[in-house]
Formats: sequence, structure tokens, C-alpha cells
Amino acid sequence: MTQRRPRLGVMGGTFDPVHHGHLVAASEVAARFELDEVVFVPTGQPTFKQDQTVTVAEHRYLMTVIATASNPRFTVSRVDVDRPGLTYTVDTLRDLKEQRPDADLYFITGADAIEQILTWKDAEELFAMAHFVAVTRPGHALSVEGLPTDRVSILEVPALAISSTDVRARAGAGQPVWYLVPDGVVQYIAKHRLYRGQS
Ligand SMILES: Nc1ncnc2c1ncn2[C@@H]1O[C@H](COP(=O)(O)OP(=O)(O)OP(=O)(O)O)[C@@H](O)[C@H]1O
Ligand SMILES: O=C(O)c1ccc[n+]([C@@H]2O[C@H](COP(=O)([O-])O)[C@@H](O)[C@H]2O)c1
Repeated sequence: MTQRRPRLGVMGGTFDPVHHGHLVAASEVAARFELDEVVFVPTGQPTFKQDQTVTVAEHRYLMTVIATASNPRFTVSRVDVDRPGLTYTVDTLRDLKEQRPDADLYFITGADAIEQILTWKDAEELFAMAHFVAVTRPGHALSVEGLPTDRVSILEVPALAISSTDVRARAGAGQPVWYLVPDGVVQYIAKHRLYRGQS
């Protein structure tokens, strides 16, 4: 009997901070596609967020570690945080493929990200490197026109109207962020006084 190749989910994001929308998306895709592991990959310098202030990578990385620690199938990779320069998914996938040559990669994105994917660096190469799973996000009608249908899947996930932008604004305004992000992340934000004055 031939053994099936391991399936590795890849959840890339700026995670400023990581929230329950990210975690539900990863969990749902893992269940639907029978993934053996989902590796969360915080960006180093996100290329599409150069016009905004992004929290230092080490804080975003540590919050992602805290948020995923309790799930034995979730891990966190430093490949993007440790690579100098802007973060591009083509490099993320290349590095992960080198580390895990035996695995099939499933890159998980939200609706807003997949709709821009043709503008990403080396877009045509990406679909050969991974299968893309776009989760539908509340309030966002999904269009995958022009994308290779055999390499892109759409998955509806339970609506979680959470964004990092909203969490930062709430934390900045002194409003609660309990239950929008994992408890450890609430405490990390308070301990390091993140997002103060950002409302
Ligand atoms: N609530 C959500 N449900 C499902 N997917 C999400 C959700 N929020 C973000 N995503 C997806 O997760 C990935 C990482 O997103 P990111 O870290 O930029 O979070 P964000 O909430 O979109 O942040 P920001 O509000 O700062 O832009 C992207 O592919 C994004 O589309
Ligand atoms: O490769 C690119 O050109 C590219 C452009 C924009 C976003 N991405 C990736 O998409 C994921 C979500 O990005 P963001 O900026 O919405 O947090 C993250 O893994 C980014 O590296 C990648």
C-alpha cells in the first residue's frame, strides 16, 4: 500500500495581532482537507502594508506562538521573520518546501488576500508550489476569476467578524479584546502595552 504524502497547511499573515478568525480558518481548513499540521508564518515586512505602522516582528511572532500553543497540530515558523527584506509568499513556500520536501502544501488565505493574489510576486509560480484554500470572510463576496480552478478551493467558515485592525483599535481605545483573541494574547498585549494610542 502506498503511503499518502503528509499535508502541510500554511497560514501566512501579519498577525498584528493573531485573532480567533485566523485560528478558526486554520482549524476549518485542516479538518476539511485532512491536514496533518498547519504552520502559521508571521510576515517579516509585509509588502502590502508598507504604508502603515506594523508592530515589530518578534512581538507578532510571540503572540502567534502563544495563540497556537494548545493545538498539537498548529506550529509557527520563523522563515519570514528571519529573512531580511520584504516578505513574499514565493519565498515562504520555497523555504518550507526545502524544509519539508515530502509534504504537499496548502496555503490558507482569506477572501481579501486571494482576490489580490495575481498581483503577488511571481504569482504564476505560486500555484505550482501549493494548493490555495480561500476561506470566505464575513462581509466579503469572493471572486476567484482568472485563478486556476484545480489549484484554488473556496471554503466557507463560520462567520467571525474579527480583524486585526479592529483589535488594534479596540486595544488602543482601552476597550476589551477578550474573546476576540486568545486569553494569552490579551495578556501579552497588556503586558507589552501594544497598540496604545492607535485607536
Ligand atoms: N476573520 C477572519 N476570518 C478568516 N480569515 C481571516 C480573517 N481575518 C483575516 N483573515 C485572513 O488571514 C490572513 C492573515 O491576515 P492578517 O494577518 O492580515 O489579518 P487581518 O485581520 O486581515 O489584519 P488587518 O486588519 O491588519 O489587515 C489573510 O489571508 C486574511 O485574509
Ligand atoms: O507574495 C506577495 O507578493 C504577497 C503580497 C501580499 C500578501 N502576501 C501574503 O499574504 C499573507 C497575508 O498578508 P497580509 O499582508 O494580509 O497579512 C501573508 O502571508 C503575506 O506574506 C504575499
